[in-house]
Amino acid sequence: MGERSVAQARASVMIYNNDLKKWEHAGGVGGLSRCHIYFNPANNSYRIVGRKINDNDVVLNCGIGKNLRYNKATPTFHQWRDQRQVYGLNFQSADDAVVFSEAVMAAVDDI
Ligand SMILES: CCOC(=O)[C@@H]1C[C@@H](CC)[C@@H]2C=C[C@H]3CCN(C(=O)[C@@H]4CC[C@H]5C=C[C@]6(CCCN6C(=O)[C@H](Cc6ccccc6Cl)NC(C)=O)C(=O)N54)[C@@H]3C(=O)N12
Repeated sequence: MGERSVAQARASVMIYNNDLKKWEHAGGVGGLSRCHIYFNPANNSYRIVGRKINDNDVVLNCGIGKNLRYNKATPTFHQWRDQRQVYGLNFQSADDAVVFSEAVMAAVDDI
């Protein structure tokens, strides 16, 4: 059985450019992505995948580790980091942000 989506939200996916000290659109082009949290029953793992709504380009694909720190910087801008980079999701509404953040934290608790 493959991965299944446990939550989804539309957001603009951003990556922080540590050299330039500024946020950049993941994949280089602005626009909304459909961001899913996928659960993989084969190894009980979760990952966050974002695909641009207009062309399905995968602009985000990162695992959720058990010690992920998810920061709700504002009601509509949430961020987290891994050993390589810092990710940001700019949600269209605070409601979308709440739904997604609760699913992320449930995933972290489940690992
Ligand atoms: C409104 C105008 O907004 C803007 O023009 C830009 C573009 C807006 C849309 C895309 C976006 C939206 C909202 C605001 C909200 C504030 N913010 C910032 O970036 C703040 C300001 C200072 C800056 C400094 C550092 C930086 C960047 C890298 C990571 N980080 C940290 O602090 C991390 C956070 C963290 C904490 C815990 C766990 C994980 C992580 Cl990741 N801490 C550590 C310990 O890792 C950060 O988040 N910073 C955003 C912003 O400016 N913008």
